[in-house]
Amino acid sequence: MRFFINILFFITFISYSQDSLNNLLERSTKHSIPFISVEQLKAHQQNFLLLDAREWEEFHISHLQNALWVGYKNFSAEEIQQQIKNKETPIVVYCSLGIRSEKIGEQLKKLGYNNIQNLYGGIFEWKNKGYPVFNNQEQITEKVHAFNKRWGKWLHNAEKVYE
Ligand SMILES: O=S(=O)([O-])[S-]
Repeated sequence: MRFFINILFFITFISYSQDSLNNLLERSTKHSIPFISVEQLKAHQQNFLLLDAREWEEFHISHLQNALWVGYKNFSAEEIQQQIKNKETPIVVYCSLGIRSEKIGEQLKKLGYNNIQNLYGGIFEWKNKGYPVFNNQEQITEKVHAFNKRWGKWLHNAEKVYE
């Protein structure tokens, strides 16, 4: 009996978290860049160029494998255009949850890139689902930069770093 109660509690917790994440992203994004789920990305990761739209200190703690850091505050259109010549390149842009990355996705779109998707739930959701993240030595790590206390509550399955 206790086992079933625990299972029920777990399922309720997962659906509640997912609902709240849905609400948050519904409120905080414009859906101007199509979302891709962490499961879809995991299944086809090798087909995409991954762009990390967080700040350097966040990227430095951990990132998705082979991701290219583009940043948010200091995003440079010139540098991107030098690094990604082909405007058809399939790109997935991500940040902590998917809010900053949507803005960077919009900038990429303006520059003419036409195959961009935004990672739903960002690196937090990726790590929450148990997928690996890599440190600056390209080793798997449990650490993820939690951005701040307010956003950090969306990260469940990681060692949170705030500095
Ligand atoms: O903007 S954010 O999704 O990285 S919190």
